[in-house]
Amino acid sequence: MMGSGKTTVGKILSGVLGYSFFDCDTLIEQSVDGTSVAEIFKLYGEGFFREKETEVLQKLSLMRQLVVSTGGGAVTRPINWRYMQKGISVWLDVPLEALAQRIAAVGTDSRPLLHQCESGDAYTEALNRLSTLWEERGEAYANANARVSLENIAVKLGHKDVSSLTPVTIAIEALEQIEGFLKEEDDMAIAGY
Ligand SMILES: Nc1ncnc2c1ncn2[C@@H]1O[C@H](COP(=O)(O)OP(=O)(O)OP(=O)(O)O)[C@@H](O)[C@H]1O
Ligand SMILES: O=C(O)C1=C[C@@H](O)[C@@H](O)[C@H](O)C1
Ligand SMILES: [Mg+2]
Repeated sequence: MMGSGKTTVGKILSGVLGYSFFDCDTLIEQSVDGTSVAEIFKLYGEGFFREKETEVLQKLSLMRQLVVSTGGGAVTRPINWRYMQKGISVWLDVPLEALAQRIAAVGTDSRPLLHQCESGDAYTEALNRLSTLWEERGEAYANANARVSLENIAVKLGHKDVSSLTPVTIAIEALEQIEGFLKEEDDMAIAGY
């Protein structure tokens, strides 16, 4: 989801793995002559943005040794999964309240689907919009190969809530979940599935 830490955690993972890092939103912006995501939505609409997103994912799916931070909405188009399945997909599962807190702190200028129109409280508005998006696409995130639940990490490490979990802690959990996924794949192959 937007603000879940895909860019922050993805950069850490790419550093640890010695892989290249790519951010889909940045590549889409480059493919439209440097037009920002917010401007692309305004000028050409969401459908055009989604087409560009699929093109970018297709190109990235042909590459090796890279970490990709996808756009939060990439999960909504089945064709995107065909490309994402060329690699290992990781779902950063962050409670909506924590997402709303982060987004309220940085603003919604670069996130057109959350852009604040009313003059209400930024946290409440972000939470309402995130909740609507979650209802529409929450299930789609579960298609990912590995899930990194901040709530589960907090329980495991004895933190009171998820807000004190650092990006490095989250990246370590991502590596553990990826390892678990790869082990399951190996076990299935050995068992002949
Ligand atoms: N573990 C964390 N704890 C607190 N703040 C964080 C954490 N990870 C990221 N942030 C902050 O949350 C905001 C969103 O992070 P980031 O840009 O990495 O998310 P994203 O999933 O890439 O968002 P987008 O979908 O908009 O590209 C940033 O301001 C970042 O500094
Ligand atoms: O969740 C979404 O649908 C989006 C997330 C961002 O990363 C951008 O890809 C864009 O703002 C749409
Ligand atoms: Mg990002």
